[in-house]
Amino acid sequence: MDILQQLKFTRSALYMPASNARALEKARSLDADMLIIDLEDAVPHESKADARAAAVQYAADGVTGKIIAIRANGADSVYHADDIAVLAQSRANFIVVPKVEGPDDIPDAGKPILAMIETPTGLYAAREIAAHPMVAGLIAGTNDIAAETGIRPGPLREGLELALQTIVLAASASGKPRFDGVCNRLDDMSGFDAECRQGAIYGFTGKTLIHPNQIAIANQAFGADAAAVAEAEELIAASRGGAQRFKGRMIESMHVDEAKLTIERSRHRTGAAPS
Ligand SMILES: CC(C)(COP(=O)(O)OP(=O)(O)OC[C@H]1O[C@@H](n2cnc3c(N)ncnc32)[C@H](O)[C@@H]1OP(=O)(O)O)[C@@H](O)C(=O)NCCC(=O)NCCSC(=O)C[C@H](O)C(=O)O
Ligand SMILES: [Mg+2]
Repeated sequence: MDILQQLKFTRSALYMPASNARALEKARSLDADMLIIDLEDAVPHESKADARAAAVQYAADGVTGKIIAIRANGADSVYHADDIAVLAQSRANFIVVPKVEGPDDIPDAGKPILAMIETPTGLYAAREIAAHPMVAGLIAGTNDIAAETGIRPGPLREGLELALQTIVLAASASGKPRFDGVCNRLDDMSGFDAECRQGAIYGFTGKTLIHPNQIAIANQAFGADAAAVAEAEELIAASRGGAQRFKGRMIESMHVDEAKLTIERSRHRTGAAPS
């Protein structure tokens, strides 16, 4: 399956520091659809060069059944230009570019880009960023959005709603996938579950993660379970075209399209090969 098609059905995207060899090894056997090997915030300055080499080697080795993305350092850092030059030649499926503030920040790397929206300027430009032909999708950087704006998110991210919905609208205006930000609370699994469901309700197509214990919950929230598939099949079978009643609600053609997407999503399993 085409890599952009796979991205469309990616439910879980697990970050890990490129400097953490144990995490990289462990990730091979985890059920995350996409691995994001981080060169930016999770890697200390003294490890940047080694981390970049480790990430490139990891992408070259490949991981069966997973998309591999590598997050470069931002355009405001001394590492950015070298990161992009090296990652452009790597076998990573995607380059993740942090703190994108406009279409001009999208590097010409000959590889699809996942653009992170994590500043107020980036939020205002999100639609133009998403429309850039090399941008394959958007990722919310909720920690940086909070830090840059002074928003103090509540337990269900009260205060971040406008930012999150701006990212969803911008990406969906270009028909591209959008990934929700990370949840820092490592041990609050019911809170994490609620946050995943909130992200799915808002229209995110998947979620970025920081720990293996978040994968199964994200896969469930952004995937299609057996009940959803059964309902979708029932709806398609019942559809006669035009408006009609179905199980106490109105359905029209867009609901049939949604039902088909649910079935497609349930059938999808990633199987990315290095590019
Ligand atoms: C957050 C952590 C530092 C927690 O680490 P730790 O307490 O050491 O984890 P555990 O002991 O619970 O780990 C248990 C086992 O799982 C493996 N592990 C942990 N995390 C990962 C991972 N991300 N990927 C793969 N494997 C992982 C451990 O190795 C243990 O395995 P074993 O040895 O078999 O017992 C840590 O989880 C971590 O570093 N997470 C990722 C941090 C990261 O990448 N951050 C950058 C991206 S987030 C971001 O930047 C947000 C965005 O930009 C924004 O603005 O919002
Ligand atoms: Mg960030």
